[in-house]
Amino acid sequence: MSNKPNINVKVQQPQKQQIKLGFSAGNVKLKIAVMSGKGGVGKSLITAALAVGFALRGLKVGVLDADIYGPTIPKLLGLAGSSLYYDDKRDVIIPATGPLNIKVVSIDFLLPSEDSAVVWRGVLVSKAIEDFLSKTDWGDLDVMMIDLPPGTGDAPLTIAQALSGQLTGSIIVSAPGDVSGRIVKKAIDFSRKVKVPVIGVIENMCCFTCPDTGKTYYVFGEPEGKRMAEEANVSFLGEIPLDPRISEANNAGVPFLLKYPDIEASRKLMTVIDSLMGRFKDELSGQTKREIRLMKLPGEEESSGNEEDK
Ligand SMILES: Nc1ncnc2c1ncn2[C@@H]1O[C@H](COP(=O)(O)OP(=O)(O)OP(=O)(O)O)[C@@H](O)[C@H]1O
Repeated sequence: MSNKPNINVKVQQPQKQQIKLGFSAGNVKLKIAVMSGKGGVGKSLITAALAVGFALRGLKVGVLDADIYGPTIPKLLGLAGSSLYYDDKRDVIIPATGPLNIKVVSIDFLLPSEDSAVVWRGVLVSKAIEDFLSKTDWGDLDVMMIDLPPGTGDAPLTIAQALSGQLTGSIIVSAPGDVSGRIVKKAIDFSRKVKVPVIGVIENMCCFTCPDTGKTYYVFGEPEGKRMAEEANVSFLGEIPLDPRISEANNAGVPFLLKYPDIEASRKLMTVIDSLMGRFKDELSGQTKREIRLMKLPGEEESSGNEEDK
C-alpha cells in the first residue's frame, strides 16, 4: 500500500477538450520531447541536463517524466523520495520543485518504493499522462522537457499520441552503438510519424573524457551522429562525452552541470542550450516563428526532405 500522501491521479474520465485547454492554459512556450531509438543511451540524463541548462540561463523550466515504465528524472534532479501533492480545492496536482526551481512531475513520485514496477496498460498510461499535463499547476513556463519512454514501440507511441499536436518538437538522443545502424533513423521516422518535428540529434557517450588529464578519446571510433543527422536532414545539436564524474554526480543526486560546470560535458551541453535558445528566440520572447518560416529563399521550395524539422 502506498504511503505517499494525498495523491490522486484520476484516470477515470479523460476529456480531450479539457486536456488540450489545460495544457495550453499553462502558457508553456517550448515543449520539447526527448526520445531515443533504444534504451540506455542516456535519454533521461540528457533530458535532466537540458532542463538544468535552460534554468542556468535564467529560463523557467518544467520536466514531465513520461518515461512511465522507467522513471529516473527525480533521481537525476536530486528529488528521489519527494512527493506530488493534490490540491483538491483547485483540482490541481502540485509539482515537486527541484534545483533552480525546476518543476517536476513523475510517476516515480507515486510509487510506493524505488523498486516498484509500473504495470499499467497503455490506456491507463496515456490517461495518467493527460492528467499530468492538464491537471498540473505548471504555472508559466519557458520550457517543458518531456522524457519519453525509450524505443519506438507501444509505450512511446501511446504517450506521443497523447501529446500529439502539442509539442514544439523532439530531440533524439543517440549513442555510438546505434548511430552506425538504423536506430537513429528509426527514431527520427517515429517522431515524424507521430507528427512531432525533429529539432535535432544529440550523440551521448560519443567519446571518453579522462578526468585526470581532461583529454578526450574517441574509444568507439569516429562519432557518426553528425553524418546520420545530416543524412536524415535534421540538425546535429552536439555530442556529450562519457565521463565518470557524470555518473558520480548522478549517484549523489546532484546534476553534473551544477557539480562540475567546467568539465567538457558541461561545456558541450551549454553549447547545445545556447544554440537552442538562439533557434527558438522568437518563441521564448513570445513571438511566433511560423510567419518567419514561411519566408522561403528562392529555390528553397524545390528542396526535398523534411523542412519542417529544420
Ligand atoms: N555521458 C555520460 N557519462 C557518464 N555516464 C552516463 C552518461 N550518459 C548516461 N550515463 C549513465 O548511463 C546510465 C543510463 O542513462 P539514462 O538512464 O539517462 O539512460 P536512458 O536512455 O534514459 O535509459 P532508459 O530510457 O532505457 O531508461 C545512467 O546510469 C547514467 O548516469
